[in-house]
Amino acid sequence: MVSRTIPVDDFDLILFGATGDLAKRKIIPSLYRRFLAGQMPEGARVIGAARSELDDEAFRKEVREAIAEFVSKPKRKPEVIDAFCERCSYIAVDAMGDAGWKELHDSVRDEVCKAFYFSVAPGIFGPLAKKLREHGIACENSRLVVEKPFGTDLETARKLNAELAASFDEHQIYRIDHFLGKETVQNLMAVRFANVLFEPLWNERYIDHVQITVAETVGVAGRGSYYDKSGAMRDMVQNHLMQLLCLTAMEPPNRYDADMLRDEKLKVIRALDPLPLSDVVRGQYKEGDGHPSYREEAENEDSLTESFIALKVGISNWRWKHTPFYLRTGKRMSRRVSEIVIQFKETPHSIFERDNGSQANALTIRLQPDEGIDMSVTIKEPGPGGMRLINVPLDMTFADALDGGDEIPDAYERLIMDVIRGNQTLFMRGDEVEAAWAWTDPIIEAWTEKRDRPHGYAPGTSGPEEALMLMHRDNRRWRDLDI
Ligand SMILES: NC(=O)C1=CN([C@@H]2O[C@H](COP(=O)(O)OP(=O)(O)OC[C@H]3O[C@@H](n4cnc5c(N)ncnc54)[C@H](OP(=O)(O)O)[C@@H]3O)[C@@H](O)[C@H]2O)C=CC1
Ligand SMILES: O=C1O[C@H](COP(=O)(O)O)[C@@H](O)[C@H](O)[C@H]1O
Repeated sequence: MVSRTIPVDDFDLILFGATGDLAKRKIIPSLYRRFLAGQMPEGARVIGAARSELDDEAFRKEVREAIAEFVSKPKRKPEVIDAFCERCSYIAVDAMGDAGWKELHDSVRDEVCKAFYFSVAPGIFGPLAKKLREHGIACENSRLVVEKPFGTDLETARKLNAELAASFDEHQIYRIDHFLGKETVQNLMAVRFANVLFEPLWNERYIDHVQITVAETVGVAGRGSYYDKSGAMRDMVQNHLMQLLCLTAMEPPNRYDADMLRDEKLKVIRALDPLPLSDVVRGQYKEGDGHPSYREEAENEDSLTESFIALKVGISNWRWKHTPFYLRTGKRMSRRVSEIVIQFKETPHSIFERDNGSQANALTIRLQPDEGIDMSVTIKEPGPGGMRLINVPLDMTFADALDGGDEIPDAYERLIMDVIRGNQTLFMRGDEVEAAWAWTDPIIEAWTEKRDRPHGYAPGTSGPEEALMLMHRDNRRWRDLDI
C-alpha cells in the first residue's frame, strides 16, 4: 500500500512556546516529518515565539536538537534538516507584555493561512488571543491551535471559551485532543461507518459492554506539580477517554463533516448518566518495582490525587440503555496499552455441548502499541477431536498493511496539517468541552468534599483490586493488560 501525501497551501505557523517541552518533543519533530514527506510547500514557514532572546540561528540549533532527539534515525536526513531549518525563524515575544509584537506583526503574511499554535501555559491562552487581536495580527485567515488542558472545570472552560471568542470565531479555534489524531481512532470511524458488517450489531441488543483502557507505565515524575492539581479524571477522562467513548457510542453523522460529527459526540455526552461515587474507583500508586511512590514523585506527602481511575458509565439513549461502558486509565501500570474492546453478547442459544470452549465475540481496537483492530471469532478446533471450539483472532495490524511496515504518522502530524487545511473534524468544539466538564464536575466535587483517599496499588499492576470488583460485581472482567 502506498501512502498519499497531498501538499497543503502556503502557511505561516507561529509557534508560541517554541522553546518549551511540547514544542521540542512533539510539534517541531512533527513539522519536520511532514516536511520530509513533502507536505510543506515552498511557501510554508515556521516562526518560533517565546520570551527567550534567541536569534534565528540559536532557534535553528534548538530545532536541530529536537529532531536529533525525537525523530527516528532513518528519517534524520542532513540535507532535509538543513532545508527545514531554512524555513524556521524566531521572534522574541512576551505574551503578557509589549515586547516583540510589532516585529511579529510585520513578519507574518495576511495572504496565507496564519496558524497560531498556543503551546504555552494555559493561563496565557486568553491573554495571547487578546494580544493577537489588539496588535492587528489576527485576520480571517488566522487559526488558533489551543493545547490542553482546556480549563479545569466547567467555569474555567466557559471563561476561556469566552476569552477566545472575544477575538476569534469558533471556526478559527482548534482545541487539540491528540488522541483524535491517532490513526486507530480515525479507523474506528472507518470501521463503523464504511462497513455494513458492524453497524447493525452496534447496540445494546448485541453488545454486552464496552471497555476503554488507557494504561501507562510512566509515573508523574517531572510533571508532578501540574498532575497533582489535575489527577487522572481531569488529565485523561474528561478529554481523551471521553472522546473515545463518544466516537464509539455516537450515531452515524450524515457526512464526515466537522460540525455534524461534533453534534453527534455532543449528544452522547449529554446522554451520559450522572456518575454515582459507587461506580468510581480511584487509585494512587505506591512505592515499588524500583520506583518512588506517587506522593514522592508529586512531592506532596498528603496528596489525595488519583493516578488511576476506573468508572462504570451508563448512556441513557435507545442504542445503549443497557450496555455499560467501563473506563480505566492510570500511570505506572504493568504495560502501556490503549484500547477499546467491544464485548459482544453470547449467542442466544448454543447448539454445542456446554463448556465447549466457545467465547463471545470481541472487537478490539488497539490505539497503542501495534495499532490495529482484531476480532475474536469462535471456530472448530482443527483435528479429529470432536466438536471442540476455539477462539482465534482475525488480526489487522496496520503496520503490516502499510508498505514495508512504514512508520504510522504521529497524531500531531495529522492534526497540524488539518489546521492548515482548515479541517476541524478532529478538534473539540467549545460546547463539547463544556458538556464534558459539566459531567465530570459533580463527581470530582463529591470526592473532594468527602476527602476520599484513593486506593493504593502496586506499580507494575493493573491498578487497585477495587477496580477489578467494579466489573466482578456485574459478572464481567477487565481484559488482561499483559496479553
Ligand atoms: N509537555 C507535554 O508533554 C504536554 C504539554 N501540553 C500543554 O502544552 C503547553 C506547553 O507545555 P510545555 O511545553 O510542557 O511547557 P514548557 O513550560 O516546557 O514551555 C512553555 C513555553 O512557553 C514560553 N512562555 C512562557 N511564558 C511566556 C510568555 N509570557 N510569552 C511567550 N512565551 C512564553 C516558554 O518560553 P520562555 O520562557 O522563553 O518565554 C516556553 O517556550 C501547556 O499548555 C501544556 O499543558 C499538553 C500535553 C502534553
Ligand atoms: O495528554 C496526556 O496524554 C499522555 C498520554 O498520551 P500518549 O499519546 O503518550 O498515550 C499522558 O501521559 C499525559 O498525562 C496526558 O496529559
